[in-house]
Amino acid sequence: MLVATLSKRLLRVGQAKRCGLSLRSFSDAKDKDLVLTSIDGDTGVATITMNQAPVNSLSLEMCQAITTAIKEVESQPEIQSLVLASSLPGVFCAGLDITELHKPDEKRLTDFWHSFQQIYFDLYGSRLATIAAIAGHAPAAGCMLALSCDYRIMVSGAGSKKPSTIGLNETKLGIVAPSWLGYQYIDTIGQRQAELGLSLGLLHQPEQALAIGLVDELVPREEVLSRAQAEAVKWGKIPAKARLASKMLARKARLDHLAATRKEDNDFFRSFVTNETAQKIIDGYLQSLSKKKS
Ligand SMILES: CCCCCCCC/C=C\C=C\CC(=O)SCCNC(=O)CCNC(=O)[C@H](O)C(C)(C)COP(=O)(O)OP(=O)(O)OC[C@H]1O[C@@H](n2cnc3c(N)ncnc32)[C@H](O)[C@@H]1OP(=O)(O)O
Repeated sequence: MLVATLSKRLLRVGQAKRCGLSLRSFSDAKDKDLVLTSIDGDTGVATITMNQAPVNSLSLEMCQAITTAIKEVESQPEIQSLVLASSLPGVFCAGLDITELHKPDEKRLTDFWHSFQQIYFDLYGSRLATIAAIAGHAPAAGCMLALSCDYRIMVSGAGSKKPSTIGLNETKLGIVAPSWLGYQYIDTIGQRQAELGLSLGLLHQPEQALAIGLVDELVPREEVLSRAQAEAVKWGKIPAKARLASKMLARKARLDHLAATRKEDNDFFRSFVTNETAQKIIDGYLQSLSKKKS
């Protein structure tokens, strides 16, 4: 039976409807709910909504919450498709939580990177058809979440004074995207655009992102979620085994490679981040983010 999950609480769809609970409304969510999951009882589409104010940055707990939510949805065999969305106006996901990288505890840093790798396995390798509803900024690891989905719908930039942006901006910060994320970029937008984007740390406005194939569609802000859910219905109707086998044609070798090198990748990350130079960069970047506010 389909269930609607609001954080750790489980509600049967029928029960939720009897209670008059809109499965698309999270108004009764608690602040601690980092991720909210709902399942539409009519269409069978699951929606995982990132809900970590102010910017959905990926802390250890946020990564773990996303993985738990994906696994919960995947454990329900009736469900074939999933929308990944944000509850925050203007931000899909700001990427890794930079405070996790700043003067880190080694054990927590190891767990943190492991949990970020795990999202890659769970989302990029999901048996579900996955649609990203990108109604706001998606830099760096935020872009990775979108790249891990099968289809990306972004808010249009037309008429906006401050359009949302998406891309891998790591080099601008003086750091380097991990190779598996770099390859996701190359596989999605092609070698040349990825080289330009990675080298220059480009964050693309929506129309440019569409032009280079980084996103698949642009729609007005108020339509992003509903359009993503409609697209998820379409993908959910494709025979599941054939759809998954096709996805794995493109992704299995990448997933297998990280699985085989996961520990080395984590060791490298840890030594990279704990290096004095990287710490100076991270420190400066954190200061620039808070100065921007003041
Ligand atoms: C050779 C192989 C090498 C392998 C090496 C591996 C090493 C890889 C290491 C790292 C990989 C990193 C990938 C990443 O994801 S790095 C994170 C990149 N993210 C960003 O650069 C985004 C930064 N944020 C922004 O640009 C904006 O916040 C934005 C998302 C556009 C939203 O803007 P706005 O709505 O105006 O919000 P504010 O800027 O005012 O931010 C509100 C508060 O949130 C804090 N914040 C923002 N982003 C982050 C973040 N990523 N982590 C932690 N905190 C963040 C910001 O400081 C404000 O806080 P406060 O209110 O307390 O001032």
